Amino acid sequence: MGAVNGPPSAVRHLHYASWSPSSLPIRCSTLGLPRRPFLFLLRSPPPPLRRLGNNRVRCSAERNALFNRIAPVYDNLNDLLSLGQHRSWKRMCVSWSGAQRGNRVLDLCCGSGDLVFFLSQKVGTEGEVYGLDFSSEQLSIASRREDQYWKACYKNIEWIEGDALDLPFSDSYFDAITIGYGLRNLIDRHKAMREIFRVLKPGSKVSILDFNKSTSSLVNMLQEWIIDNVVVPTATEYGLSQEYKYLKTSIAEFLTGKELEKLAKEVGFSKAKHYEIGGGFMGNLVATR
Ligand SMILES: C/C(=C\Cc1cc(O)c2ccccc2c1O)CCC[C@H](C)CCC[C@H](C)CCCC(C)C
Ligand SMILES: C[S@@+](CC[C@H](N)C(=O)[O-])C[C@H]1O[C@@H](n2cnc3c(N)ncnc32)[C@H](O)[C@@H]1O
Repeated sequence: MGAVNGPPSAVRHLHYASWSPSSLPIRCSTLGLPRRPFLFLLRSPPPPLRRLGNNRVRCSAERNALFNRIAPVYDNLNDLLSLGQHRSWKRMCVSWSGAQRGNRVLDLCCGSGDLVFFLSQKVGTEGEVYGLDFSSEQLSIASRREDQYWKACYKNIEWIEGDALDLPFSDSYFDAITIGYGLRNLIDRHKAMREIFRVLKPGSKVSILDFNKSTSSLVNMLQEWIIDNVVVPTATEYGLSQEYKYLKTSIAEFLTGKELEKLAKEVGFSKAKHYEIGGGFMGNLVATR
């Protein structure tokens, strides 16, 4: 993330939906209401991360604070720790979503926007891309990156500060949905999947990229070893050890590929298939409404 002078001008695209962490004086609103570009000046610092046993970060407000805190280093650490591989996994996720030129698409838990930028290029200027996240810091970085790496198609992007568990969209609104490393971090995955199902058009797909909770104990051991011995020590250099220890806990509490397929079927998806990628470290669920 390069430094950018001045206020984040691309917050012009930012809409505020129903998410409202306790520290933010954000009232509920929906798409199309006036933008409030200087809201960031009113923001009080995020609450400190409350650690529960085993690095669990249980409620949404604490997770929001965690993602605000890691935002300044998030992109650089992903590049470094995955040796750049996360971009190939994200490209694959977009490709599996079935997004086509001219489509209206959504990236949930968009963070600093990687998947949104890939989707934007995919659907082109005739398409529409919505990136939704509840972390104002992640969205600020996403909109700065939009300015920094300007491309004509990026005009099709709208950033929305909102809650993935209560989407500010009408039923059957999207041609495709992606989520990268988001579902695992949601407090209520069942509710999230029901919301995704609701806003997808019949026949359309959601593509969900995340760490794979493998059924192979060798892959799990290797994954845990890398987090303990590479990821956490690196994050500690930036004062973010607890935040990255949460990663291991969250993977342990996540669903296996088969469990993800079952969850998708339970909420009504007609097809659901989970693919292991990145040597089994990562997984991608593709579900068709
Ligand atoms: C994409 C990466 C991390 C995303 C990420 C997701 C979260 O939920 C977080 C929660 C809290 C803090 C941070 C994050 C977060 O950064 C980077 C993943 C890197 C992996 C940990 C390491 C991958 C190692 C290898 C390069 C994989 C290659 C395997 C090989 C093909 C055998
Ligand atoms: C690990 S990051 C992934 C960011 C991005 N998708 C990527 O692949 O780089 C997880 C993101 O989920 C967001 N998130 C977690 N819970 C959320 C919720 N209930 N509503 C909206 N965003 C949420 C966080 O703010 C964070 O930006």
